[in-house]
Amino acid sequence: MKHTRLILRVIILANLFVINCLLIFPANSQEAELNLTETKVHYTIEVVKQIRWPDEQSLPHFVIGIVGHERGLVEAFEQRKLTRVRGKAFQIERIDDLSILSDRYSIIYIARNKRSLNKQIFSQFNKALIIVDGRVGSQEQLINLVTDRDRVKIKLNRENISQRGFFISANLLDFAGTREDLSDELKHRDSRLKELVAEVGEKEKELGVLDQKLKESTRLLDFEKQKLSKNNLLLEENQAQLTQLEKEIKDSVEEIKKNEQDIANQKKLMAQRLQEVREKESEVAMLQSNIDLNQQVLVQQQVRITKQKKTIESRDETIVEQQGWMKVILFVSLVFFIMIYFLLKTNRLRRKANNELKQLNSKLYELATTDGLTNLYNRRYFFEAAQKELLREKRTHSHSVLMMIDIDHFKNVNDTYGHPLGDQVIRVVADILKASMREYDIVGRLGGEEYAMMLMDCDINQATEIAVRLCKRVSEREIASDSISLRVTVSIGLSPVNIEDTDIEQSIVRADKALYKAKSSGRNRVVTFSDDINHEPVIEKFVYK
Ligand SMILES: Nc1nc2c(ncn2[C@@H]2O[C@H](COP(=O)(O)OP(=O)(O)OP(=O)(O)O)[C@@H](O)[C@H]2O)c(=O)[nH]1
Repeated sequence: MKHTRLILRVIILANLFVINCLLIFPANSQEAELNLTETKVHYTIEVVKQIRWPDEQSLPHFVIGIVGHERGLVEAFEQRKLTRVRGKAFQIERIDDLSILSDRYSIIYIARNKRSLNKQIFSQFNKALIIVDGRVGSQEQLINLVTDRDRVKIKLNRENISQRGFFISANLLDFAGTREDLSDELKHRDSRLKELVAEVGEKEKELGVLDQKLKESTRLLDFEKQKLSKNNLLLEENQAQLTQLEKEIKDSVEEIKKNEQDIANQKKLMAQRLQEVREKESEVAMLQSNIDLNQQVLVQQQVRITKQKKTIESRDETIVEQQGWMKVILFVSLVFFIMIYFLLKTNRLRRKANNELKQLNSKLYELATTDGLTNLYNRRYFFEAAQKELLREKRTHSHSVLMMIDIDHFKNVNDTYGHPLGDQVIRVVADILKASMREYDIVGRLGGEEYAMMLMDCDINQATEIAVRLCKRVSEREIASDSISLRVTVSIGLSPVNIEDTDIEQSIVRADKALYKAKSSGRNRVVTFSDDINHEPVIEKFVYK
């Protein structure tokens, strides 16, 4: 039972963790209740929650300036006015005249119909977080809300945001990239977990009932045992009395026999005396008294015999009573064996329930750590495993390299050939990564078409060779389905893991910068992050065009 309670607690904690994740990223069901304009405003507030201003301490509140018109936009912002982010409220202002723009705006929201003003506002105000409804050129891009089939997606330019001194939390990177897909998967896992918790609850109830029955059986068994031992004592006492009585009866029978013999002798003597009566009248009186005496003795003997007969009858009754007790003992023994049988059956059921619990537990662990599409580690478990490796390297002073891999122009694959083939491409690239890794390397799918790998006991030169080989293998691999055949390429960013870092995320951010460079300098290539004075990634290798 103790084990069962422990396992239940672990399951409930895991469930609470999943629910927490859903709270950090507001659920799609909430979005579904909002109209498109309210959804954009909702995401704007969510973005503010995930970004920190360099001088945020000195801001009394967040001032949002709205440029341009859209029906219901200002009202939707006004409804969120009371929301507080890190203790600060929002002040909403409409900007009709661009010449009055000033530094006091923390956020400038450009509506879709004024998106053309983005370039001017971007260069004029370098301290504000500019959020634009619709796509803009990447040079002047900070954050865009892109509407795609009635859904709003967040696109961001990390480089430009960082240059303005903003700090972006990792949650926003999730939120901006593959939020919808992760959310669907989390929902699916949440409902599976709820089912598992309900099943475990059922099993525990069954166990509780069986435990109660077992306690009841044990109590009955103890009670019957006490009764049995009392009966045994009684039986032993009766047996001793019976033996004593048998002995007495035997003695009495022998005495009766002896007395019968005496009577016979007396009768014989009487006959002789009667014979002599006539001849010896003087002796009659004496003989008569002898006869009286003998008759008295005879009466006494008869009384004694009657008494002994009664005693024998009472002994017979005792024997009948003892036979009744023997039947009771037999019945109690039968009940005892039935209880033993149910005890063994209950134990067997308890063992079966324990085994089922173990299987559920291992399934739960697999669901929590693995990405369903590729069977690689999922994002959360990869971060956890990589953080552990960083701590190990701090102790052993070994070296490792972080690799970020992203499929090039993957959106085109989805748009041209459809999502099922897109999924197949994600699986094929994952298989190539798995085949290329060593036993002790870690590889995970961070989301969408992005993967990460941690190469253990490896320097940056060896890692670059591995990365170039990966690019080559992916670009040479033909992916075929029905009549379609295509090839894809990947871009790779590398960064050595710095054991001075406190969090593995710092190395991941550097590798991500190098990946961004690989993308912006043409894709299908490897870029390593080198720690030069400008903290800029340096292009080390190019591969196939
Ligand atoms: N088929 C499929 N598509 C996904 C999955 N996760 C994300 N996507 C899609 O992947 C695409 C990613 O596109 P972008 O982020 O614009 O990047 P890209 O087209 O690869 O362009 P670059 O990375 O800049 O080369 C989006 O269209 C997502 O809908 C998935 O699990 N399966």
